[in-house]
Amino acid sequence: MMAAVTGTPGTGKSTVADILRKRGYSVIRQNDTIKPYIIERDSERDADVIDEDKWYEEFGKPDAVVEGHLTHILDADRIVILRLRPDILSERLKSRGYPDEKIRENLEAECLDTVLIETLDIHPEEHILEIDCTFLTPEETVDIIEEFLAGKRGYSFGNTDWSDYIGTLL
Ligand SMILES: Nc1ncnc2c1ncn2[C@@H]1O[C@H](COP(=O)(O)OP(=O)(O)O)[C@@H](O)[C@H]1O
Repeated sequence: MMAAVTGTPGTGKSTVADILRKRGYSVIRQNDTIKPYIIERDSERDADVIDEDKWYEEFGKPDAVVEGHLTHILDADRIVILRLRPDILSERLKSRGYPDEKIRENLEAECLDTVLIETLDIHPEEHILEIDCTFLTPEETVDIIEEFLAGKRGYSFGNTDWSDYIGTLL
């Protein structure tokens, strides 16, 4: 089975992926795979632009957990979306030293459920689990992911509403 762990940058994906690897899962990081597919550097957004179609085609369907903020576009059997309350996300992104515009863009994406909307456009609802990590430890998040991947927890999404935080972006 191929499972994607996605979410806005800063929500905790790579922390969770480290724990999954320690628990025996085969983990592939998006950032270790995209280099050959970088088309250009978007200096304004401080981000690489990749040829997503080619990346998707050549990625295939490994039996692994794939971690990264674009992994929901891959042909995964399960998609786990990590969510985080925008005020906490803001602090995490600031402490990473992201430029203000990049912080704003990521907070807007989190407030507007961008990753969930993109995921619903591609994948069946039954394959999607959204987790609000705001009050969870990384280990608790991983426990939930393991239950979902083992079929012991049903699909679930749409339970977060960060729309109140949109005003804080202006
Ligand atoms: N559940 C959590 N509680 C507190 N801090 C966390 C949690 N998950 C991640 N962090 C911290 O938040 C920061 C961003 O996490 P990271 O896993 O790098 O996010 P992502 O891979 O989604 O960009 C890191 O400093 C990490 O230690």
